[in-house]
Amino acid sequence: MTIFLIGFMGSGKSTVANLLATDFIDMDAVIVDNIGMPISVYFERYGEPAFRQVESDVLKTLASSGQIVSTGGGVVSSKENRRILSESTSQVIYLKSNFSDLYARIMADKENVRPLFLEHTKEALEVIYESRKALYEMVATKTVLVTDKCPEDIVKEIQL
Ligand SMILES: Nc1ncnc2c1ncn2[C@@H]1O[C@H](COP(=O)(O)OP(=O)(O)O)[C@@H](O)[C@H]1O
Ligand SMILES: O=C(O)C1=C[C@@H](OP(=O)(O)O)[C@@H](O)[C@H](O)C1
Ligand SMILES: [Mg+2]
Repeated sequence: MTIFLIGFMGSGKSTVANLLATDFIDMDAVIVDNIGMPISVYFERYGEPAFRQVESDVLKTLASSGQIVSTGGGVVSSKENRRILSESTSQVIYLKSNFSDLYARIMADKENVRPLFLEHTKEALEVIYESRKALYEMVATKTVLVTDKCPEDIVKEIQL
């Protein structure tokens, strides 16, 4: 069975997926392989809609992978992607947190500078967070609150 991890940027999807299975698939890494450049460069050159198209194409190839898949935070933005996540027999695990904790992590993460962080003020990013919250809930088969929890404890909760 495919297990998708969903949630806003900084919620720990990539970190937790890596602990769940070393052969996990990170959608962003697959996208980077396909586009041949960092996501931030692709955003700058071709814009967000082009990125979303690539993201959807990659999601389609992964629905029946049977792997642990960490998605990008924006995967739920499109109705088509939400349909793929909801209709597949996959488990969809939502790593949920509050905006201020997520923002602090995104800001501190110098190894992965997210284009949406560069393009938006904190207030504008919070608007995006608010608009996506209900979408994560909509497709999730399980929600794990990640606030104040270390990755290992989150893994334990997922495996319960
Ligand atoms: N449970 C956690 N507690 C503290 N820091 C975390 C936790 N999970 C992830 N992080 C840190 O937060 C940042 C974003 O994590 P990442 O796994 O890339 O999130 P995502 O893939 O959801 O954007 C990284 O610097 C990571 O080390
Ligand atoms: O929330 C988003 O729209 C994005 C989240 C990123 O992934 P993470 O959620 O793993 O940071 C990455 O896909 C891209 O920068 C866009
Ligand atoms: Mg990630």
